[in-house]
Amino acid sequence: MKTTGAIVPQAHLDFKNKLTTITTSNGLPPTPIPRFFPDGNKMSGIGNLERRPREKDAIAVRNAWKKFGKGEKATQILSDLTMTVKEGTIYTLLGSSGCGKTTLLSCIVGITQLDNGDCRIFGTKPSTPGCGIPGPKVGYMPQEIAIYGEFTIRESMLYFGRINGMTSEQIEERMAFLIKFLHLPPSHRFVRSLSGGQARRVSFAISILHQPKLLILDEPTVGVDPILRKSIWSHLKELVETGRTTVVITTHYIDEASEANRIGLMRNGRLLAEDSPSRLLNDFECVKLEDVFFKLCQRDTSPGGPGREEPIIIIGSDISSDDDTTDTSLGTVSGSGSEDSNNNNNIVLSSKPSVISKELLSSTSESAIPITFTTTNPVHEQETTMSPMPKNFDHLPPLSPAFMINTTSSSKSSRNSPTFSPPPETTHHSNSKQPNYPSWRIFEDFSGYCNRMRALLLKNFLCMWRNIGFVLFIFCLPALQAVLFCLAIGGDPTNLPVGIVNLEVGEDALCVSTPHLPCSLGNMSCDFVKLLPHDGTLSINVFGSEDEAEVEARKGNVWGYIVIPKNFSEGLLEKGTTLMETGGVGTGGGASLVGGANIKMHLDMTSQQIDFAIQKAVFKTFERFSEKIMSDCGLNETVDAPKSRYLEPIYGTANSNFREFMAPGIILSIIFFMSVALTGSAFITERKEGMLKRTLVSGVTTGEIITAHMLTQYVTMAGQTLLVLVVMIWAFNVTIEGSTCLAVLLTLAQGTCGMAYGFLISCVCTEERNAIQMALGSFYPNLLLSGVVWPFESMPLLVRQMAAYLPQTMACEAMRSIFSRGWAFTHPKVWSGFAVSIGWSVVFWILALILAKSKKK
Ligand SMILES: Nc1ncnc2c1ncn2[C@@H]1O[C@H](COP(=O)(O)OP(=O)(O)OP(=O)(O)O)[C@@H](O)[C@H]1O
Repeated sequence: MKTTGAIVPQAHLDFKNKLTTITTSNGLPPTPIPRFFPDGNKMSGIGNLERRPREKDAIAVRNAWKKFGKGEKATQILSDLTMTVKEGTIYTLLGSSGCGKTTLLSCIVGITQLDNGDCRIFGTKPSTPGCGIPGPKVGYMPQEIAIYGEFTIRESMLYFGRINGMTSEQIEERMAFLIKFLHLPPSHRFVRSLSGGQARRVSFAISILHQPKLLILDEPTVGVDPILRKSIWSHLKELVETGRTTVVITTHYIDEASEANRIGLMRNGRLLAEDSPSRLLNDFECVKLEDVFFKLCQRDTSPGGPGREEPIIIIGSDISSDDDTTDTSLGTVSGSGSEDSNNNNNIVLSSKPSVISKELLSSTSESAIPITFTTTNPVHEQETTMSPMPKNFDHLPPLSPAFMINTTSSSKSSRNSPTFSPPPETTHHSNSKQPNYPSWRIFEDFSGYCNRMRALLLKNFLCMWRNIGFVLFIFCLPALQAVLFCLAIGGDPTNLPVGIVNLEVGEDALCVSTPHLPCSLGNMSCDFVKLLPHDGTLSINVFGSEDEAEVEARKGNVWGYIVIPKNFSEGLLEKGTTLMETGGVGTGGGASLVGGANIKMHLDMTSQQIDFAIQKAVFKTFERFSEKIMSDCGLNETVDAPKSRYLEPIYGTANSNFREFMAPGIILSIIFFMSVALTGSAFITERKEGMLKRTLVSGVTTGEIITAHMLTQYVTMAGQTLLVLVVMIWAFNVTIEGSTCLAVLLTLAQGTCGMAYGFLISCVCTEERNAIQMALGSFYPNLLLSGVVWPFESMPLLVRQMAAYLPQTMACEAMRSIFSRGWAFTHPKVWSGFAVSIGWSVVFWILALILAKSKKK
């Protein structure tokens, strides 16, 4: 008889955890069979797990229920699953894709919560104080490679070693051993340059780097060549033999499962069977585990399968070291199993699961089925009278389900319906919810906290350094955007083509050949025309008639045209004289002539800004022209026409432009949305590639990850803010009347708000593209409603009332007040900008954490 040699002698001593249930088809509720303990105690109900910690169980999952989603869309993933993994053994979880293996492992390592049921790791619930899981007690290899591609093998090991509390020396020592042992490439090789198999081996090496007590490997051999698979398995066996590590490994490959001490055959969120490979093969009289699984599946899906009014016996079995007859040549077994297997009158709990046939059950009252339990351990041998059980499967009707193991009292629905539903919250499981991840862990071990923070920060900065080109681009991007903004927005339009029809001088509209005589009748329009393009706003095109000019304007060749009437000079002089006689008041006398002084403008009004620019240029020209004529004709001394005059501005400059209005809001918007993008994408990428999960399983808290990200992000943000300000102030003369420091702090507050929003987005979206859509979807409403591009006061009252409380509205006004008015923090408009930024940050963080927590559930 061959043995795997990997079975731990103590394993068979423990049979306290038998959870035995018989269910019948007679419509009665399932009757839990009491658990039997070596000391003769009978205990039933899951509550006993609380009172009797079972040291020999590395993992004890009892009646686990887990679903994803809510209401009708909810998908039941784990349905009343019970599983036991003994310390110092290899347990293979075998099941088809999507049956819930990864979900189960996530619950075991404490990063997902069960809806119902109980999970104990080394006697304590995951995520409880002192459990060490998540934490250094567990080594976890997710399905994904889950290593940073831009790191070398050495840097990857340093990172994961540090967060698991190892010193640099310990890591170097272990690394040297693992590189040799697992035939890894040299430690300076970058992970992204490794082949798939090499990367998988590195990932495996990382999971065992800190020699964890419990090793959880999620499909470590997928896509791995047979030689590497063998070497992984031989190493696992060595770990179990030498280090007393407990290994749980999931796989799709049935052949390699036979290498384990115990196999759990999983289907649709339940364990169909759980036992050593040899016993499974013996009991099912198969030569291959594949056939066992096939038989189980067939029974499970048959019309009379579990949950279809068929009798089911659910009996716990245990590991025994004495009958491991597994032939390690993948999937076949030599020997006949334990002696007990020949004893048809007894069910030997510690050696094999047993079967109760439909016929037998129907002939026996469910509560009175006598079963004999015999332990193979001489020390604890005891007997309880029960009925003899036929072991032979031939006794079963074809496709009859009669075999499930290691499950306790399932809810009726779990068997009677293909859609499993968990028991109500008020059942005996209701108090078994795992506690939330304890935030006090931060203070529990300060040096551990410092180690983890150091590792996280080093990792973040190393990631930045490895992507230095990209990082520099990210640093400069806001400044680049600011440059583009300053170049494109707020300047005055120039060289606008405008037509002129000068009816006073005819063809020579620009008076090129007309002699200029000051204050002379007949050519005063020449002074006006010559002044028109003085500031470069207008580019004058001459037309002979109004009709000709209109045609060109309608074609879009000019923005409009100006018409100077034929008797322009006479009208002007008449007007000037009248003003002089009336002391500047004017009486309206000589109406026809005065009317002749009026020039006409006919404009294309489709662009408000261009229209304003043309009107402003024409009015300014006319003002200068009037002053010149008055001076030439000696009228300026006597005429003091009523005027409105602008005094020195209270705030801002007399010639302020739109850029000055927009710049403060634009700075905040750029930094805000850069933070959203960087934070959102960082978390989504880490989660998708499995790094986040792996880091969390190593015991790093969400709070620590966020803190490290924020510190890294602040460095980036500070650089970005300073660059933007430098560009705006020095290159584009944007002035800051108030404190630059206050402006920087407000920008950082907005960046923090952006980070929080980015984190929220990363919690809502699983894919980058969805995150981008969400960020873009909020970018424009925010930009438009926050008063960044247009005065907030121009919005309808209702919109204003809503927009006032957006994350950037008050901050934008505060920034403008600091920039243009020089107000200090004490001014309500300034501190309210800070308050709203901080308030929204808190709201976003809270929402994100609630969402993250609900996803963990
Ligand atoms: N967060 C989630 N939200 C919704 N459904 C989920 C989630 N995680 C897993 N599932 C679903 O739960 C089911 C079980 O997934 P799980 O990853 O546990 O299966 P698995 O047995 O590990 O599959 P595989 O062997 O292919 O990795 C799948 O149908 C999957 O789509």
